[in-house]
Amino acid sequence: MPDQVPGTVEHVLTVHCPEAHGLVSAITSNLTQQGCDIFDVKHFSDRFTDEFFIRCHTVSEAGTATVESLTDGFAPVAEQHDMRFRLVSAQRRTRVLVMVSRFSHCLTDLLHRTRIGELPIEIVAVVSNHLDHKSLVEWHDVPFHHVPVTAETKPLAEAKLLGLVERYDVELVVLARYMQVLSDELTRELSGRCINIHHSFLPSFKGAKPYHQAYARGVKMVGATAHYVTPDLDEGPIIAQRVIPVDHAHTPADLVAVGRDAEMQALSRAVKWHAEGRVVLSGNRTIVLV
Ligand SMILES: Nc1nc2c(c(=O)[nH]1)N[C@@H](CN(C=O)c1ccc(C(=O)N[C@@H](CCC(=O)O)C(=O)O)cc1)CN2
Repeated sequence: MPDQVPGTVEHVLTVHCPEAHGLVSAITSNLTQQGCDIFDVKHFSDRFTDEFFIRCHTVSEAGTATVESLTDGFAPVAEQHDMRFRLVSAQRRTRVLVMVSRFSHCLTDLLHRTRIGELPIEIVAVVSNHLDHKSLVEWHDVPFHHVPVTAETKPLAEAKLLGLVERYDVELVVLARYMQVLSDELTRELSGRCINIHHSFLPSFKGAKPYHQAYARGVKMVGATAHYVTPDLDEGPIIAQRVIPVDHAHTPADLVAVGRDAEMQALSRAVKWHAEGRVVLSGNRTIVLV
């Protein structure tokens, strides 16, 4: 995460509202009147849905603006334009719980990128239905929770997960190749705050063994898709995707190996953008303000 200039404070405002005339001016002038300078702004007007989206990254002299004061000062604009908004400190780190089964590459990548400060998150816990990665997680000084799952015990296992989400005050759950289907109830509870990495370039090759499906189809690219989790398997709003060229000489095992890089890149981008307040849901699509 970029360092904050001494003597200043930074905030991020993300807004979603019905389209209207003069929204950029209304939002940016409000922040300016509250003593903010805006050094990064991304916005989008969706002409099909008549929705407006904006993300403003602001800087103020220390002591002149807080989340509370800016929120109070922005409230009249938000009410006038029926805005849903999130205003946070730019230095805040999203509290993340990571879930993993046997494949460790995405978990390892998230732990490493967090450790070196690339992701504005704190991994507050890791949950797995296997014990394979307990030592890796605890080497990173992150609590590891083994929650085994069978068809019979899934309701109890999901209750334990929700207990951990509450205990650690989790804001985002990340399925880092966690190979269990979440119940409809759990996906609704985590709606908009649970990200999965699917190991194919969706909507191609949903479901099990996508690399074997891709091999059989003779593809010339493999990919990965990070998406929000919904009751419909692998159908949730897409946040980030990556593809990597392959050819006829790649075996299914080669495709699995090549695909790991795409999975790690897609998932880490999705987590970063979510944590930075750059992703806004619009129906079954996302608007990503990067
Ligand atoms: N409700 C949802 N749950 C999950 C989603 C989702 O989009 N909605 N994504 C999956 C990840 N996934 C593919 O990316 C996936 C994981 C697991 C399975 C599956 O059939 N699992 C079996 C158990 C398999 C095992 O024990 O090894 C099962 O749950 O019965 C399919 C796709 C994460 N969950």
